[in-house]
Amino acid sequence: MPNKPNVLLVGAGGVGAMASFALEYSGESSVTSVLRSDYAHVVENGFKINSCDYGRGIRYRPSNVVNSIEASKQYGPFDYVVLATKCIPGVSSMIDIIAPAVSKDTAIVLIQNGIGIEDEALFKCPGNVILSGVSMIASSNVKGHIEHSDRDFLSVGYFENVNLTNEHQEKVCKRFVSMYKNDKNQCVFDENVKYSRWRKLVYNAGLNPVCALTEADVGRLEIFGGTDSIIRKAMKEVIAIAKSDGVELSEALMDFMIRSKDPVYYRPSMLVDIDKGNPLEVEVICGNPVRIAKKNGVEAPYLTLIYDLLKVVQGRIMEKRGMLIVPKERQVPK
Ligand SMILES: NC(=O)C1=CN([C@@H]2O[C@H](COP(=O)(O)OP(=O)(O)OC[C@H]3O[C@@H](n4cnc5c(N)ncnc54)[C@H](OP(=O)(O)O)[C@@H]3O)[C@@H](O)[C@H]2O)C=CC1
Ligand SMILES: CC(C)(CO)C(=O)C(=O)O
Repeated sequence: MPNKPNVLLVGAGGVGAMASFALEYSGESSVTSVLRSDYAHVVENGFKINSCDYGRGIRYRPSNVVNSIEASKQYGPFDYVVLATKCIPGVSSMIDIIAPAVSKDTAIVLIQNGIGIEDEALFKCPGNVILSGVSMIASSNVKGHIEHSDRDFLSVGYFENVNLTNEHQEKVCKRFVSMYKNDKNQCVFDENVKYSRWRKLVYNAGLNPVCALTEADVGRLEIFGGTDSIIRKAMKEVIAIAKSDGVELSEALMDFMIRSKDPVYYRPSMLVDIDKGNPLEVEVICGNPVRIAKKNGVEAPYLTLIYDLLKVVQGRIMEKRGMLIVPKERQVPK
């Protein structure tokens, strides 16, 4: 169909591979996927997918697969560029990386966790629609093998861009929702992106880092006492910080989030990063809420300690990866 919207999907991890699959399954758009470490394997064998929505043992080779943004341009121009990479400002700027594939009419869709993830995109792409995708999917990619264990529920709204009309941003957003939605998943238009991001953070700001720091999945964390001793307290702090930022969340959300992956021994995406030795989403998941707490005078001792510990772990990961050099001779105070 000549009028199908053209989508570029960047980052085919647990979330991105399933997003690419969902878009292609729906058949309402043409999709090009940019793959990095999985490129050769997926070109040859496809992804192997076990999905609670679509079934087990699926072999999926995206229709158009490329290994760089430069190479993707042969399939452009793109109506949507979907970013499903980790959001790690200060480590890599994905907005700079995707820039060659973004034209003035391209909407950028951020399917990523965290708070304040849109700032860079709005700053660097002031004329573009920037969409916020909040995903409850629970999906991981280990060497092209996708394990997807929670029903794909994606809510998509727009981060308000004052340079564009709300009508236009809403139209572009609703078009994406209708392209993503199919008979196996759920995708809805999100009227209140700020609320959804704080709500999701109740899960991510506690469980992601504490599972990463302890290397325990959510089941083991609960059995060994960490859910009651740490997670509930961190979640309460997120709710208080959200309130200081104008978002009211119910305390009942804590149990909803704690129970949301039952009965799976789920490894949150940040624990999967630890398993792989990848950099962590420290700033958008922990740093930004802690900074907002400070600014608004909200006490957040648990989140602050979690953030401080996570920064140390991040340093070790970066050092191991050669992204940071520690001086051979230790610099000590004179
Ligand atoms: N996993 C989950 O269930 C959920 C995750 N989220 C959020 O969604 C986002 C994505 O998470 P997740 O899917 O787990 O992440 P993954 O780490 O599984 O996947 C990220 C992917 O991005 C790729 N990538 C990174 N940089 C580039 C680049 N420059 N060019 C091309 N590809 C690149 C990586 O490739 P490579 O392998 O080469 O590094 C990897 O395939 C995060 O913000 C996460 O917090 C939200 C809800 C649920
Ligand atoms: C809460 C969850 C599991 C999505 O469903 C997630 O966001 C993650 O693993 O980072």
